[in-house]
This record gives sequence, structure tokens and C-alpha cells, in this order.
Amino acid sequence: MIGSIINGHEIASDNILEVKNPYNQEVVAEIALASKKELDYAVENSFETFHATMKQMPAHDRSDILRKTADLMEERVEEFAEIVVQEAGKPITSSRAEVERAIQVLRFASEEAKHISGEVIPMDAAMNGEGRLGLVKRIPLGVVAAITPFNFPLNLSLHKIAPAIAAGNTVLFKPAEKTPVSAYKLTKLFQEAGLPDGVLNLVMGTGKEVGEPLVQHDKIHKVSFTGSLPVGRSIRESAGFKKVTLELGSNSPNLIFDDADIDQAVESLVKGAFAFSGQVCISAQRIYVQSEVYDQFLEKYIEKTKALKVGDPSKEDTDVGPMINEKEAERAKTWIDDAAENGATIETGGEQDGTILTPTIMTNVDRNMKVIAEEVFAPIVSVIPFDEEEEAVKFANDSIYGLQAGVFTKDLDRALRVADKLETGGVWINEISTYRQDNIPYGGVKQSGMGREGVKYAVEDMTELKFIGMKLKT
Ligand SMILES: NC(=O)c1ccc[n+]([C@@H]2O[C@H](COP(=O)([O-])OP(=O)(O)OC[C@H]3O[C@@H](n4cnc5c(N)ncnc54)[C@H](O)[C@@H]3O)[C@@H](O)[C@H]2O)c1
Ligand SMILES: O=C[C@H](O)CS(=O)(=O)O
Repeated sequence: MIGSIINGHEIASDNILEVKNPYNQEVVAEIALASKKELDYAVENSFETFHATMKQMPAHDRSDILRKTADLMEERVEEFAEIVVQEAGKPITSSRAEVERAIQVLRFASEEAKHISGEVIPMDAAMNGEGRLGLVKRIPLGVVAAITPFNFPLNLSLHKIAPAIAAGNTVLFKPAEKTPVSAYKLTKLFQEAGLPDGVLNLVMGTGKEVGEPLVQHDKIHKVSFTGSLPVGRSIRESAGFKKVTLELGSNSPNLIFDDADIDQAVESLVKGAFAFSGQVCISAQRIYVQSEVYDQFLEKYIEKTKALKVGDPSKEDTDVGPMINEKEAERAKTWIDDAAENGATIETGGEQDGTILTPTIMTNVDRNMKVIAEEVFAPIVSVIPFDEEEEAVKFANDSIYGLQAGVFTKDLDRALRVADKLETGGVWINEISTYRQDNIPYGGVKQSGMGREGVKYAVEDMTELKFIGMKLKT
């Protein structure tokens, strides 16, 4: 049994949640869920620790702890990767890649802790012998609530925890109840690296019982949330005056022009649509292909997709594992069937058995179908023809979301022109929408969210500017 960790101590409970392996339904762990009283205690403790400990901790100490945590994780890549396989059902090769990225996030944050600086505002001396000097400092906010999703349980948690610590805040960490084991291991790792008790408090619980009261708590200064649009919307509405960062969903477009390297686009978009069964917020969901190369692209894309190995995520050669639970797989299957009943063609895939949904390519889709208009968050991709550049941009922007997009062309002028016109937080040229490096500014426009992550940018969002001015005799 594992549970919340508050002020360095583990909290027991009779309220137990079983975490099951999405592939074989074996019990991975039993989680002791926190009560409202324990949540209140955790927030109070985070608040006190901010004032008593964190405000006094020099930047080089925060940097050392983050680096030490990275070093420890580097020694245990396999251990962490196996947890992600078991609790999230992510294929082992992708789980290892997630751990490697998590280590880099810690290292970026360790460096960033030492580079937080302010500025001096020059103020010209007045004629009467008086002058003024302005100082702008970046100061920590206080307690940051980190609320995280199941799909990258390590890396996306660290995208909040590591910059928050680098900036000198304390953290109240509420991980997804579907993937709490990696969160527990991560919190223990920080302890081992020397993080003082109370700087990172882990509170286990559901969104309703822990997430909601956490967002409304008076002693939380910022809510950093990654997850779905409906939850993000409710957080925005109930957070009051707290700072809020929302990293939400999308139905990412990828545009293939007739001069693109089709083989490269096919190869990368197979990964881009089906990695972790499409349960990636920037997964390639809509692929728009110029008519001249549409048939060529589609034929190759279907062939490569059919070759994917679907099954046990713990096996080295598995490309596509299960979805997070059967309910989600059934929901996605319903969306495929609805589209097919309304005229769409299932080119390959579309079969569901328990948590497994086979990689699915659809054509002849319509803009109103759920597989196009909403976030599928499943191994489903649609391939759609277009004739002119303007039309492709119009199709791509026809969405309530705007997180990342991919543009494939050899024409640099066109690539940059299209990139400027796409309504997304980020655009990749000759790279899939699904690619992210952990030091880029990352976040959405429209209903994909607000604020930016990517360590340096998260640190900006997790600090406040403070002005100090002085009147001087010159
Ligand atoms: N933009 C990004 O960076 C990004 C990254 C990963 C995932 N996502 C999105 O996350 C979603 C999938 O993850 P999920 O199913 O874990 O999301 P989710 O919204 O169901 O849950 C995310 C977290 O919010 C908590 N929560 C639920 N209800 C809450 C409430 N009312 N108040 C406070 N907290 C609450 C959950 O317990 C969990 O910890 C997808 O929509 C995906 O696109 C976005
Ligand atoms: O699911 C969305 C994530 O932001 C993807 S990644 O971990 O940033 O690559």
C-alpha cells in the first residue's frame, strides 16, 4: 500500500483505490486516498514550508537538489520505465523515452534555478539633485498546485514540479488517480535527493474529492493543470484570483504539400498518430494531404500502419499497447462507428477488444464528425485531401483547439507563410505535430489552454515581478 506524503510522512487511510495494469488488469498497487482534512493539512504545511524553508533556500541549493534527483533517476531508468508500463500501459520503449526526457527536465530546471534574474531600470536624475533607481526582481509565488494527467505521468509532473522548485516555490502535487505509483516514486526520489520535508507534498485522490477543493483553497497561489478541456474550464472558473496555467487537449493538424518528402512524412506520422495509442495531447489526428500526392501518401500510410505490432506493452517489439481503460476504448470505438455510419471509410483498424483498439485510419470524413471536431485521444487518424494552400490552412484552423501543428514541404517560403497563418501555440516544419522538446515554449491557443511550459517559460509563470524603487540624492 502506498499513499500521500505530507511533510515527509506517509499517510495511511481506509479509503483504498486499486490501480490496475490496463493490459492484463493485474493489480499494480493499492493507493490510500487522502481525506479533505489531510488535504487541508497538506496545504497548510506547504504554505508554512514556503515561509520557513523555501524563502531562505539559496538558488544553488535548489539547483543541487534538482541535479541530484536527475542523477538518481538516471541510475533507475528501468525501474521508473517499468512502473509507467504497468500503471499506464505505455510500451516499454516509449516508457524509457519518457524517463530520459524527465531526467532532462530536471537538468534544465537545475540550470534555470541559477539564472533567475531581474533588471535595473535607469531613471534619469532630475534637475534639483534628486534621482531614482528602479529594481525589478523575480520572486517566487508561494504554493503551486500541480494537477497532472495519466498519459505522461513522470514527464508532465516534472514540467510543473521542477520549475516550481527552481523558482523557490513549494508544491502541492495531485497526480492522476489512474497513475499514482510513478508520482509516489518520484516524491520519494526527491526526498532521497535531499529536498526538505514539505517542499513537495503529494496528495492522492480523485479530481472531485481532492482536485476541486485544492483549486479553491485560499493558500494556493497558482494552479498548474494539465488535462482535459472540461476539467480545465471548471478550474479556470473556480480558481478565483490565483494564477492559472492550463495545458489542455487538441486535434492536431498536419499538412502535407505535394513537394514534401512523402516517405519521411509517412514514417513519422505513423508514430505521430499511434504512439501511446494516440493518447498524446499533440497526437496527429487530422492529416491534410495535397490532392496530387494523396493516393501515394494514403497507400504507403496504410501499409506502414498495418505493420505495427499491437499488444503487450512490456514487450520490446510492441508498437501499440492498450488504452488506459476499457471505457475509453469503447468510447473511441463508438466514435469510429458513428463516423462510418455517416459515410466515413475505415481504411484499416477499427477493431476493439477490451482495452486494445487497433490503429485506425479513416477517410471520407466530415468536419462535424467527432473523429474530426473533437479530441479523439485514441489511435484514430483521418486523412483528408486538399487542393490549394489557403484551403489547407482553413481546414487546419477549423477547430476549437490550437496546440501544435506539422507542415511538410520543401518550399521554405510556403512553410513559414503557412506557419504564420496556423492558429496553434507551436508549428513544426518537416516534423510532426507530436514532437516536443522539453525546453521549447509549449502551450495552446484557443481552447487548448493558457500559459506556457518548457522549463524557462514555466519559471516565468511561476514567479512574480516585484518592483523596488529608490529616491536618491545625487
Ligand atoms: N496540453 C498538454 O500539455 C497536455 C498534456 C497531456 C494531456 N493533456 C490532456 O489531458 C487529457 C487526458 O488526461 P486525463 O484523462 O488524465 O485528464 P483529466 O482532465 O481527466 O484529469 C487530469 C487531472 O485532473 C484531475 N481532475 C479531474 N477533475 C478535476 C476537477 N474537477 N478539479 C481539479 N482536478 C480535477 C484528475 O484527477 C487528474 O489528476 C487529454 O484531454 C489530453 O489532451 C494535455
Ligand atoms: O500529451 C501531451 C504531452 O504534452 C506530450 S509530451 O509529453 O509533452 O510530449
